[in-house]
Amino acid sequence: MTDRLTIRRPDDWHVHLRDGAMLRGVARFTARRFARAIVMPNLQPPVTTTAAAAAYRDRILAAADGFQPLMTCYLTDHTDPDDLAAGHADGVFTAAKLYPAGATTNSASGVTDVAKLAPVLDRMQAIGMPLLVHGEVTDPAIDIFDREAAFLTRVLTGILRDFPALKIVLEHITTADAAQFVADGPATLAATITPQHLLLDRNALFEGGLRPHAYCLPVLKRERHRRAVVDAAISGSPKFFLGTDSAPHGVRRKEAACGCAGIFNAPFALESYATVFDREGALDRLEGFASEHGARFYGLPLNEGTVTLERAPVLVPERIATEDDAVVPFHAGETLGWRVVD
Ligand SMILES: NC(=O)N[C@@H](CC(=O)O)C(=O)O
Ligand SMILES: [Zn+2]
Ligand SMILES: [Zn+2]
Repeated sequence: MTDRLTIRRPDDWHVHLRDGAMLRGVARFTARRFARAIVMPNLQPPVTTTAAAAAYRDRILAAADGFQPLMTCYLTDHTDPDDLAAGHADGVFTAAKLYPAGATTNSASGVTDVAKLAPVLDRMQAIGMPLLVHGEVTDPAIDIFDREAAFLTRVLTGILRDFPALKIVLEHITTADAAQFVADGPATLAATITPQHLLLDRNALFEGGLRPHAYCLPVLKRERHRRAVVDAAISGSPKFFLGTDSAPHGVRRKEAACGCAGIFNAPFALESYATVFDREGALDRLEGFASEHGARFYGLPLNEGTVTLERAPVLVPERIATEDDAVVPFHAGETLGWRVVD
């Protein structure tokens, strides 16, 4: 039995660091574990210009240094391909994010019709800039548990057909359908996987009562889907890699009549992933998933440092304070079986 594991320093390929007081409260948890992080642009207002992204990057580094925030551009119906390409050439934008309008938190300014994005996607394909996708349809006639699967056939298939050289990351996959679609897809298609979608199925939302801290989007699915997502993560395939989707909301906004979607998992994300890989007898695959596949897909160098995990209990606090509201972390009040050796 392995009791200690040293892996190359990992990256987080999908994280929400927020802004203002929340940014100052949460950024250090990502910075202390991950060498780089792909920072989501769904602020209010969203990060749609190079100037806004450069200023946001400065605010992030003022809140927590020692890691490299990789910035993304929030795509809208009005994104200008020239501006986007200039921001990429300047080294400000690493990737661009497609939120179907209305699909998730702060997506109201997102894209209403992917057909309108054709000139943007064409340019991204030409310059090798990855497209990151929140893959859910917004058609209210589609059941919320089916929105990811519907996105594959209704939207993603067309993007892959029309832009065969475009690098695409399907973010936070939650279904057997998505895992299969990515595994069967071209080498230009990859996916990130969160800790919560590896550890929880939809029953966690209703365990003894309504559980707002288990609510995120895409919503948790049936156990058979969780099982398929685990199999993808531990498969060793370079198409699947770590993206926490850590998405903090203050406790007042979570524990509400209409609670926000998002799970704040940054503080113990590595411990979470290690728990899953250990349970599956796949600890030898954790390094590829956490520290290699993503960098290779993005065409970035592998990190130099290492991080060591050991089999030892670690208690997750009930709350983490920020200047405003407290935030409830994933696994609040639980004891995990792996801890990071600092
Ligand atoms: N995952 C979530 O439930 N929420 C994210 C948005 C997102 O990643 O879809 C957020 O910004 O709160
Ligand atoms: Zn999303
Ligand atoms: Zn997200």
